[in-house]
Amino acid sequence: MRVRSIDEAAHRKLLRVARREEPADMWIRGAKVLHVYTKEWREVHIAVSGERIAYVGEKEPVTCEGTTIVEADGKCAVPGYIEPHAHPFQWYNPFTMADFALARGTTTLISDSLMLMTLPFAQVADIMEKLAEHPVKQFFWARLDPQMRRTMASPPFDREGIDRMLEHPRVIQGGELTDWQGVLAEDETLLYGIKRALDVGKRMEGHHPGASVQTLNAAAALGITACHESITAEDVLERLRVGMYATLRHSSIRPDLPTLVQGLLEAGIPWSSRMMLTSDGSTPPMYRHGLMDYTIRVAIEAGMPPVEAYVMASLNPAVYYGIDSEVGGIAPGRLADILLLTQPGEPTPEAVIANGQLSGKDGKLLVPTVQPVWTDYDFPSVSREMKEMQVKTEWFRMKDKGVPVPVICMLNAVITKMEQASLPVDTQGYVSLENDPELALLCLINPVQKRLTRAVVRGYGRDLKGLASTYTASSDWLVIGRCAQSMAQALQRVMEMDGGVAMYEKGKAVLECPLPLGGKFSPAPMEEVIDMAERFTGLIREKGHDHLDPLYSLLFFTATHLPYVRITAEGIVEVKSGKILVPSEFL
Ligand SMILES: Nc1ncnc2[nH]cnc12
Repeated sequence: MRVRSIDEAAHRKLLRVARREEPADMWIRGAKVLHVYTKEWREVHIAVSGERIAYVGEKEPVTCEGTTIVEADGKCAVPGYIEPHAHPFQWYNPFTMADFALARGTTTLISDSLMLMTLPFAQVADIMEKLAEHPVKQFFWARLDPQMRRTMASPPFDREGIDRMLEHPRVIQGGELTDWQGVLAEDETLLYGIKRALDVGKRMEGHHPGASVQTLNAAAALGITACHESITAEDVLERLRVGMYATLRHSSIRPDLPTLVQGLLEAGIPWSSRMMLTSDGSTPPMYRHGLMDYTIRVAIEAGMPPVEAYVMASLNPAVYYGIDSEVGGIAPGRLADILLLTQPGEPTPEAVIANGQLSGKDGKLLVPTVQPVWTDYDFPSVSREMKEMQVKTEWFRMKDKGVPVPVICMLNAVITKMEQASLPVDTQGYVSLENDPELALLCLINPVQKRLTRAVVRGYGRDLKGLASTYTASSDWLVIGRCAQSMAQALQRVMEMDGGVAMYEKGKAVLECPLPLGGKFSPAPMEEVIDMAERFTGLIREKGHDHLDPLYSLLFFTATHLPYVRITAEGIVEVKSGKILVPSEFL
């Protein structure tokens, strides 16, 4: 597989520049270069021809007037970073994520496609192909399951849909496979998809939080070769032992890297060529610190030797995905993705060279990138779906039925369990949350099936009046709060914005975060999205939300790959058994 195509003339010129028969297009001189293959720093010359490195070594290249000479005396040169597990849809999108990545030295992204799957395949393919023109090399995964409750395989997660995705040249692997219960039930489509990924020569990534050694064995037996869910050094070791790559994660919901690094150091477990680093689709506020440059920084600060961290963010993922002949190292034949650092332990690059072009300096992008025409894509329109309905305050009250009320308790930002509580009833016969400011009503609306699921939630914040969000894993809408009127107003506002997140209090909007692309992401540049998400997080924190990431809570209340209960269009579901504990109602 080719990461970036090369024509015959450019290919021949590589030979000539390498042999010093023709001038180089770029000469990087004076830098201490990290050879990721041998883990040595050496002061050598780098000669670039077109998009690729032609030569790395002692000899000065032939130059001409057109040769760009990069004086890199005293600098360190490392390969462009690879993010092996991105979810480029957490309010940002794959284009804005790629721009942001490039400016900070992440020159290859391996990305989730889940949030594209509401589009017809031709449009998914069009987006992936457009991104192939971006200086950041972006490949995608083909999901085998939608990470939400369903009763049978349906497009695009049926055999035909899986085949179409897996065969696309911009799709590099199957996964991440979140429906492990489905695998255990020997779901034919899932088993087909795993085998098919391997049949077409691609990797299959798992998702195994808390998995036993037996489960890891079974997953490896099926062909799963990586997992990013280790939270202890022992987890890492268990994955390595069954032949999997262990991806060490530092994300906004699982900032585990310091624990993992210290645990590995204490246990004397050697750094392995089968370890990779990931920021795993962190929500925008975490990216304020950077992308893979920040992940590497966290690893180094926790005690990982810098060289090991660079190798885990370049060569190791390149080898894993079978693209190391073109990315992941500073060596002849590779794309000239080269970062200039001020010192070995400072991973945020001063300058970014991508595909042989100076593309970023001090965090600023220097080259034009690829801009999508979003109107070319038919993301579901939130306001269109709501057209025939009128938001009713009544939806956001819970009638007392004389039985205990289901309370979804947040154990952390994304893990929930259910309790039953006897709550007071007001004079009009509605369940009252008056006595406990920690409680709020959590309502899910499915506008297509016209279903409403209600629960009480504990832990999203204190005295929250009304918040509505179309940013959810299942594409249902969530409304959370203690004031029915504010909840209705927040939902109404979100409809007017054509998707996003809004908060209302005392008849006023206190926050508006428009996410007009499918109600889930914004076309705005990453910096603006970070500002917007920080405003949201700040406000929710003021309301006493003390879990790690309130955005991920919104996303995952509906995602059935997480324990123990989830809110779905059919009702409140116990994940493990699939049982509906409390059914939904018709709107
Ligand atoms: N499984 C998942 N789906 C969507 N976004 C994610 N971010 C981290 N894990 C994710």
